[in-house]
Amino acid sequence: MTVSDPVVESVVATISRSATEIRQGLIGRRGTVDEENPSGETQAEADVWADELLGDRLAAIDGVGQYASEERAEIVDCGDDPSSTDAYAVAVDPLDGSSNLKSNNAMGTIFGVYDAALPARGDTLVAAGFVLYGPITTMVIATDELITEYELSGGERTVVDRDVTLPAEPVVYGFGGRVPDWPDDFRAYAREIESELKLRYGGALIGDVNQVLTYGGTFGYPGLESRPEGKLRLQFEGNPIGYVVERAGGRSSNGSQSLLTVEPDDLHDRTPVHVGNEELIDRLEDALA
Ligand SMILES: O=P(O)(O)OC[C@H]1O[C@](O)(COP(=O)(O)O)[C@@H](O)[C@@H]1O
Ligand SMILES: [Mg+2]
Ligand SMILES: [Mg+2]
Repeated sequence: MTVSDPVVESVVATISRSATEIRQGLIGRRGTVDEENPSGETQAEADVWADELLGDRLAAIDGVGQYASEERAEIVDCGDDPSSTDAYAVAVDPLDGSSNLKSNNAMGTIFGVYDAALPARGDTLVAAGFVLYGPITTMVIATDELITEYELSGGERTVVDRDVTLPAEPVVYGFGGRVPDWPDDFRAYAREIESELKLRYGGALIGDVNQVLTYGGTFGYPGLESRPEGKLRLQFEGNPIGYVVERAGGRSSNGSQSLLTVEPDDLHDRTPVHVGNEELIDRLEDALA
């Protein structure tokens, strides 16, 4: 099953072919480098390596006008300007959850294909998705026409779910950040959810969101007392994940509105991220109002 837009298909084919290599290349790259990314976080060797690998390949695709990633400060201009031509901009979190490398737990690669120059609103996405490096490697691709889960093996994509849909009955939740750092209104909401659903939190957005897509429920990384803007990045994490969950029939929110309608100021803006079943995100927004 391929995507009908040839540029988007080239982007997803490139990422899916690279995933097996990235997975293999993690071996021996579990240490950190003496550098910080633009968000001020210590980079893993694998973060830098995966960014270079994906950057080189995605920037070479005809029709990709910009490449940007969580791991580099500046946008790479690689062709036509997406704001005035029909080129797209590709934004990537090359390794999501890379602090899980040390403990050998789940990680992902997140991508968004924007029909606008970066930084851009999430409602300009024409496709988004992720690779999940779990016991097996899977990929979810969402476009206007499909939201499909694949298993990846040696560059091959095999459909395992043709129409990913959030289960109607929520089962799991996962909330990031330290509990004493949660604002009171979020903590009160979280206490209710904890009494209703089952905790699933692994510390990689992609692993945790895929639990929600599989079982129904909610993932949240709220604004914190010490950092009201939260931890996750709008262009590389919030928008693509919001797009995927909304396409699967759920909702996304920054606490008051869909992530896809948030106006970005800067490429590396952070945002609170909440995704999941509509009823839960409605309750969250009521709790924070
Ligand atoms: O360690 P914490 O505070 O629970 O944060 C976990 C969150 O941070 C992240 O690891 C940030 O992503 P990166 O690893 O891409 O920087 C998310 O995947 C995850 O949801
Ligand atoms: Mg991430
Ligand atoms: Mg990352």
